[in-house]
Amino acid sequence: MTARVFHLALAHFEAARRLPNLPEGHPARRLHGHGFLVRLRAELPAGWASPGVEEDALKAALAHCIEPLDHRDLNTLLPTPSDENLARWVRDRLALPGRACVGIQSRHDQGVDLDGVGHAHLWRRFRFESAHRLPNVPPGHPCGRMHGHGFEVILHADQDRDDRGVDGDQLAALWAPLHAELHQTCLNDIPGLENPTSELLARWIWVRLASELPGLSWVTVQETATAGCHFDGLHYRIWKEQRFEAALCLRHAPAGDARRRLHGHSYLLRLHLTAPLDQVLGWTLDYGEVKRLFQPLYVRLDHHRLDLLDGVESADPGGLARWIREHIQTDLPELDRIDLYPTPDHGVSLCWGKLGPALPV
Ligand SMILES: Nc1nc2c(c(=O)[nH]1)N=C([C@H](O)[C@H](O)COP(=O)(O)OP(=O)(O)OP(=O)(O)O)CN2
Repeated sequence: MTARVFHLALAHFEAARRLPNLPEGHPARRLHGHGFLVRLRAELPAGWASPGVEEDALKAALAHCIEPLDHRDLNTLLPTPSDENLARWVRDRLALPGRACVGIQSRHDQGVDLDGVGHAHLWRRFRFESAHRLPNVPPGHPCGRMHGHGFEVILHADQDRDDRGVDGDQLAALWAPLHAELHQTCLNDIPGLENPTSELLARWIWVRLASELPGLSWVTVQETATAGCHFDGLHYRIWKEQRFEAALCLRHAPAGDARRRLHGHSYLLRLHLTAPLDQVLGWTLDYGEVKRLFQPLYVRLDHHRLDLLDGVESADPGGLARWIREHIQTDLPELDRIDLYPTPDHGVSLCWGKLGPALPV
């Protein structure tokens, strides 16, 4: 399948707002403020920016776009400056030539993502602390031992698939009984969670909420700092993150650009895979196995000079993601997206399957 490259850029702004659409007495009807985060994923046509440094052009376009929002009263710009309306405002003002997804995160635990076809997915993040063990893993597998996690769950609701609309408080109210069942327990003791993998936990949550929340678009379960699973009622997508430290020269950077010189980054790499559920193990692919299969490539990336890698055309994020895909696709055929961030606020997604939901910061 042909891969699509999405360039990623993040920006922040600080602003005040009132949300008059909320019910009488709701605190957010009063003037209040947030440090907003804007996340942009854009598929850019060739020639839109200098090759290899597209993220710079994207970051500059985003910074220019949100400048009227920073340290302002947002109600002077929009009658109801909700996260969704702000995301639509940013997307319309940016007017990028390719497909663009815009996310607005107003709080650590809440935001809205506009997908590539303009649907607004409200998301809210929750956390619970529990013990579990995976009873069907091979002998000696660490997850067969009793252990525990601070699990994070993100509920995503497609506003365009629910006529009644939904807000973050409704998501919190729907989540509350599940939190009471899951928090500070051993998950294996809960009926239906005898094998509590991220995948089966995401499905269990989906089944409990789907009838009450017709717009539910994804349930995300983040099990550890580096791994988790999305479920949309039919498909499972997992991700596994790795970090590596590397040096490079960007030989194709414009003349005078400092990145033509030798420099370096602490990279974040996120591998996304889509696969059916293994009916015995209750997972798609073991996160640990993804890491193990990636290890031979990891040792070629970590503490190396990336522009000297055999066969790499350009050490920009897109060139590196393509090189990684080429070298791992035989061992990991379920892989369908690679995110590579040289810095926390810019990077690429190379995607040859479904894009899936964005992960909040
Ligand atoms: N597809 C799944 N794979 C694994 C699951 C799961 O639910 N679904 N669960 C586990 C374990 O419970 C484990 O605690 C988490 O796995 P892993 O990412 O391997 O954890 P590490 O702490 O070793 O990760 P680092 O790479 O060191 O960050 C296993 N697999």
